Amino acid sequence: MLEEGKALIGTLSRLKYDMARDRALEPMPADGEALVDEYNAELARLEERGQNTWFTAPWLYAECYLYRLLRSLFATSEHWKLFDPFFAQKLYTYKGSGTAVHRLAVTLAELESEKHIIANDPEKLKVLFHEMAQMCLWGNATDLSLLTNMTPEDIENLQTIGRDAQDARKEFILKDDQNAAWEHITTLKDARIDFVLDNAGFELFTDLIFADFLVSHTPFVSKVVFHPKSIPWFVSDVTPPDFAALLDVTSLPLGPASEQLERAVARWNAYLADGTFALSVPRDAAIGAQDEIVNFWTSPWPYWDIRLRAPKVWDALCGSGLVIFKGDLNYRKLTGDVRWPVDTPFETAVGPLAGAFPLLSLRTSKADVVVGIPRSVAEALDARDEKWRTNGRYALVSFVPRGES
Ligand SMILES: O=P(O)(O)OC[C@@]1(O)O[C@H](CO)[C@@H](O)[C@@H]1O
Repeated sequence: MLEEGKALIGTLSRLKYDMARDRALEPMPADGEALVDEYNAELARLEERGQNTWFTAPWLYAECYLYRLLRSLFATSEHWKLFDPFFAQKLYTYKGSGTAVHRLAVTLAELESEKHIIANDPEKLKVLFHEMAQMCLWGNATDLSLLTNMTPEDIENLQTIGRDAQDARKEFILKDDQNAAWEHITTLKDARIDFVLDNAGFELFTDLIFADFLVSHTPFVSKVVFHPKSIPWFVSDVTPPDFAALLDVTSLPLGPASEQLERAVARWNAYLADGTFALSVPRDAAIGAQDEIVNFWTSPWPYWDIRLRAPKVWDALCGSGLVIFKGDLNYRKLTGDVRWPVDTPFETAVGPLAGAFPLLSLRTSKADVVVGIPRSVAEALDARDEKWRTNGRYALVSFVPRGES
């Protein structure tokens, strides 16, 4: 096992060397796992166009290829088949998020104690929705693929929550469709909503809080389906074992509100047991487990062609009361990761997805593509902060309703 581990490290070093020298991407090995033919067919197309090296391939393809290739190295090993090289880092960072996690657990416990008052006060419910949506939005600021150099204090700052912190951050939300999203939610009755998840740990914790708020405190939603990835992906994306780890009381961060936190986790486990919450794959699915729905999330494709490429995913999403796409990579895939003018309407950028199902994207901006904001706003940002599109300080809440049929 040790020898094989050392050999894997050697292979990874060679891969890093090849990347830095702009070498050609090798065909994906036939490892018996999902999407080998799809990755290779696209690579062959790129080769024909002379775009098959690390610096010339489209960024979206090259990044997805990298994580799929990493999986392949482990999948074809004898002893490391189920190994997630990022698991320990994900858990460690989650355990370091204790301050914010415990504060959120207290907030949730306070909501519980006011349940009847909230239920009869539509205005209060709307205000709470905004707070929950923003908490879940900023939960996306701390993904590990970008923040490997951050100290625990930096991360704690990013996770500051509460009304004051949220008010201070409002001006950083460049597009804000929260009102439209809430109006849509209030038209639902006992609906199912879907979360296309992003990062494990703290972000997943905020997703669960948001989901809990919607099912426990509103009459609009009664079921939430969470869509994880089946392989380690973009460092910190949620896999089924990450989901299980968050719901395991033995891996909770230590902190002052352990009782409230344990109560929240116990409720989420009860929701999973009675079907109020569900994972789109079996909860004990191992790394690399496959099915048509879960495979799609680790393909290199933008989402415009979901209907053609993954009809089961399309059917599942079309049956949802609201599909919430978390994070930057989902936003890139929704908009095709192309260089849209910033004032392109989000509805246009999502192409054939517009109107197919109610879609809410909660994204802190960590990549170049940004749509749905006035040109003047982008120009002012360009003038004062050249990294505004990629530094994770700004966010977009983008909603598209279901179209008339
Ligand atoms: O989807 P997330 O977790 O919000 O962000 C992931 C991400 O920002 O990390 C990568 C940086 O390498 C980007 O390609 C990608 O979009």
